[in-house]
Amino acid sequence: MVASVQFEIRDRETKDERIERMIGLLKKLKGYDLIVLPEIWATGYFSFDRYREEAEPISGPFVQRMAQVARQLNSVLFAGSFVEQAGEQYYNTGVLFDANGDLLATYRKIHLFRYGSQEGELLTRGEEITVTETKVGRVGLSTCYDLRFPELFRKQVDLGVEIFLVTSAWPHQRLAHWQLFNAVRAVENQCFLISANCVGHTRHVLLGGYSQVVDPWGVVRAQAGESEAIVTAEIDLDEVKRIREHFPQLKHRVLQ
Ligand SMILES: O=C(O)CCC(=O)C(=O)O
Repeated sequence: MVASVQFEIRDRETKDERIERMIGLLKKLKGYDLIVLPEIWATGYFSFDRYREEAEPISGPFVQRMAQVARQLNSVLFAGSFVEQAGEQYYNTGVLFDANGDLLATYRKIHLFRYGSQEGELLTRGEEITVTETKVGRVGLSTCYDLRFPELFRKQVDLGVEIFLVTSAWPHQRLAHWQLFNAVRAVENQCFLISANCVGHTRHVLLGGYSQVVDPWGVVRAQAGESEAIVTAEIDLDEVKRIREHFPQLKHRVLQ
């Protein structure tokens, strides 16, 4: 069983309060195989004035806390992203833990968002694609605006990915695009896709919700609406193999 936690960003809450509330929601998911959380949910993606102050190193308390949660739940946990400080640089960094709480992989967002967002000024972009083996399959990590760049997902597929994990804080204003990209990235690459978005009004932005689980045929297996929710679905990785064999579009590529 996999789950995506669609989290409400409430501006009146502090980072610590958000972390405690998230942990409360996660307690219901003990034993789930894989759990996905949204983008910069502890600080709030649109709280750019808090980025520097709330940034932490990879060895900091946010990552330690999420490691502990993964261990307690006995789940592979993509804890979404946080503002990482590494020396003079700041990144939007996703963190993936195995069910023992070991940090399996990190992903620094490659495509920084610059439309109504200060992310591009405040943060440094990542340069590495992140693909890793987990007990639930081979996963590729991406963050929000990355969804608009199909070449990232195709490169992940070339590295053997079967499940795309997408952490997001996607605004409601472009909900139609969100819906399209979730389905298209899955179907064009014949992969499962699990996305976790935020909801709520934050800093004058309404977040879009509709976190989802899409199968490799492009069918939305489960999705949330416009309020805080947990999306769950059963996924069978044999489907990726079956669909790729039955309809071998990936073998029919002509251009590289
Ligand atoms: O591409 C979009 O419309 C939204 C992207 C975004 O909000 C982000 O990257 O955080």
